[in-house]
Amino acid sequence: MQNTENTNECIKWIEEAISKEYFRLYEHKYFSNVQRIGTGGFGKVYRVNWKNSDQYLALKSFSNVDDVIAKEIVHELKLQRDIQFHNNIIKFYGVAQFEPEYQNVQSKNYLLVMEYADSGTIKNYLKENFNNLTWSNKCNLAYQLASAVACLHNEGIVHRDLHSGNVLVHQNIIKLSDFGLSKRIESSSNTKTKFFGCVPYVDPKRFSGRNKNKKLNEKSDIYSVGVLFWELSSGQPPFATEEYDIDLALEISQGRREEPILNTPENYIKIYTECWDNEPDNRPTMNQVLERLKEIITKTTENHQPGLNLQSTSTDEQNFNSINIDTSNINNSLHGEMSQIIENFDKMNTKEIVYKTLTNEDISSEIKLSKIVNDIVNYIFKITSEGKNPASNKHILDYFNDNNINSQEIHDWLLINQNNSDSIFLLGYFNYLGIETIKDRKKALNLFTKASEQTHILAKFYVKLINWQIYHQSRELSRHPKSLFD
Ligand SMILES: Nc1ncnc2c1ncn2[C@@H]1O[C@H](COP(=O)(O)OP(=O)(O)OP(=O)(O)O)[C@@H](O)[C@H]1O
Repeated sequence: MQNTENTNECIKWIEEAISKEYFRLYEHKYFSNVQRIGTGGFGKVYRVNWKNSDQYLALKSFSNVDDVIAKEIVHELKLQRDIQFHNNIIKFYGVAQFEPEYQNVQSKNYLLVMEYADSGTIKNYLKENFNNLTWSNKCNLAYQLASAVACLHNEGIVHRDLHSGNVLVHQNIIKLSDFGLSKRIESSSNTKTKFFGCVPYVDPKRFSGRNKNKKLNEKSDIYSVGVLFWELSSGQPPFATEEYDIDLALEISQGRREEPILNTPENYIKIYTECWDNEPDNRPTMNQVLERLKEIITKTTENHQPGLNLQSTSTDEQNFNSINIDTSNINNSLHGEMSQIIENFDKMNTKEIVYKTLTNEDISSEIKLSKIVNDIVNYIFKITSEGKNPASNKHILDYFNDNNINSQEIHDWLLINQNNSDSIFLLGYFNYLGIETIKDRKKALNLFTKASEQTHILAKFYVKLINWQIYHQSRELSRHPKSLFD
C-alpha cells in the first residue's frame, strides 16, 4: 500500500466485502505450519496446512496494492465464482487476516486463501521434470492450459498476463492463476518492469500500445499461449539466454520467434505458430486450439500410446503419473464452504462495490489522469522504438493535439503525483523537451535517473541519451572552444 490512507481505504473495502459475505473470512486458527514460498508483484506467498491436516493451502498477501486496485480485486474475485470449479484454474477460497511471519502481532493486512500448487510454476516444473515427460504428457499439459484459457474466454474474461510464472502445476495438473488480478496490478507503478520481465510472452501488438479492444486482448492471450506451448515442447523459457529488454521486444515485433524443437510433431508446431502469428486476426480462437489438440491427442491414442487422456475435466486425483493422494476430506469441506459462499453471492447485488467506486468523482478523475499518463508513456515508447528523433517534440505535441490532451493539466498533475515511475519519467520528459516548462536537461536527467532506478526501461534509455549528448558536446567543446561563445 502506498500510504496509511490507502491502507485504511483498502481495508474498508475488504471488510465491507466480508460483511456482505462476498468472501469467507478464515480465522488464524484454521492454519498451521506457515512457510513463505514466494514473493510476487503484490506481496508474499505462503504455504500453510489446513487445520492440522496434511492438506496445504496457499496464502497470498497483497500489501503492495493501492486502494483503487484493492477495490478492483474485490470485484474481480467475485467474478471468479463462475469458473471456480474448473479443474485447471486455481481455486480461491476466501480471505484471512493475520500476520503470517510474526506470532501475536495484530495485522490489518488481508491474505487471499487459495488452492496450493505443489510444483509451483510451470517454469519450475519443467526445469525439474522435463526429462521424464513424454510427448503425450506435453500435449496433455498443453490441452489443460488451453482448456483453462478457453474457460476464461468463454466467460468473457481475458487473462492478459499469461507467462510461465503465472501457470502453476499441482500433482502434474495445470492450475492457471492470477487472472483478473494481473490486469489490475499492471496499472500499478512497476508496469514497465513487469512488461519487460515477460517480454517474449507479450503480444507484439501491445508494444505499440494499441490493444484497446476486447477482441485484441483475447487474441493477445492466444499469442501468449502459443509461446507457452513452445515452452512445453522445449522445457525452457523462450530466449532463455538473452536479456528481456527493449531490443528483444523490437525483434519480436519484427517477427522474430523461437525455433521449433527437434522431433516436435508437425501439427503441434502448426498450432503454436498460428497462435503467435504477428497478426491477431490470423490467430485461432482458444476453442479451435482445443479442438485441434484433442485431435492430436486422440490420434496419438489410436496409435497405441497409452497414458494420453484429456484431463481438464477430470478430478485432481487423476493424473498422468498416477500419483494418488487422498484429498477427499479437505476438498469436500472446502467445496462445501465454497458452495455456501456462492449461494451467498447469488443473493447479493454483486455490482454494488464497483459502481460505488466509479461514481466517486475524485477517484475516477485520478484513474483517468493516471491512465492518460500511462498511454502517453506507451506512445513515447512506441515512437522511440520506431527510431523517431527522441529530442524532437513534434510527435508528442501532435499526439496531444490528436487526443485532445491538455498538456498543461498533465504537467500540473505530474508535479504533485510523483508516486510511480511512469509519472517521474514523464515529468522528466516534459523538462527534457521544454513542454509546459523551460527546457532543463539537468532536471530531466535527475528525474530519468530516479525512474530508471525503479527499472523504468524508457527512462534508462533517456539517461543514456542525455549522457551521450553531454559526452559529445564536451568533446566538441574541447575541439572547438570558440563554440562556447556561439
Ligand atoms: N497457489 C500457489 N501455490 C503454490 N505456489 C504459489 C501459489 N501462488 C504463488 N505461488 C508461488 O509464489 C510465487 C509468487 O507468486 P505471485 O503470483 O504472487 O507472483 P508472480 O506471479 O511472480 O507475480 P505477480 O503477482 O505480479 O503476478 C510464484 O512464483 C509461485 O512460485
